[in-house]
Amino acid sequence: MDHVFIEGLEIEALIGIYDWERRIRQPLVFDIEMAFDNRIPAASDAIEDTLNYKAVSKRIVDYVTQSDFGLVETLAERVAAIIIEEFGVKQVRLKLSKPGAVRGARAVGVSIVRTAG
Ligand SMILES: Nc1nc2c(c(=O)[nH]1)N=C([C@H](O)[C@@H](O)CO)CN2
Repeated sequence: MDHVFIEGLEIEALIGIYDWERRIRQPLVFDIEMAFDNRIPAASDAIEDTLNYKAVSKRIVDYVTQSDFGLVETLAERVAAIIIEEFGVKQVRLKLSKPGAVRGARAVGVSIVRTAG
């Protein structure tokens, strides 16, 4: 299976369960892998036939910038649902990292795989 990926997409968001986290914005990093048959755009050389990673990235940036959740689990689930429902992706693998959230760790977060129902 082919994929289109977005790696290291950094977005500032209001996220976290503690009081101090409700008053600041924190950087989040998304690594996303989306199942897609790339043979069709490869044959046509037409951007319209692609799963356009620029369009997906913009939608995610817009959504995450305006989001407000406590848990990274909730945000990861919502972003995966947007990719599946709005871009017709059959399967998405999404890693959401919260760098600097735990002292001594480069990053913490969640990784999920979701398939279209
Ligand atoms: N599994 C999770 N654990 C924790 C989360 C989370 O979203 N999912 N969040 C926090 C705090 O917000 C933390 O990031 C602050 O340092 C703690 N554990």
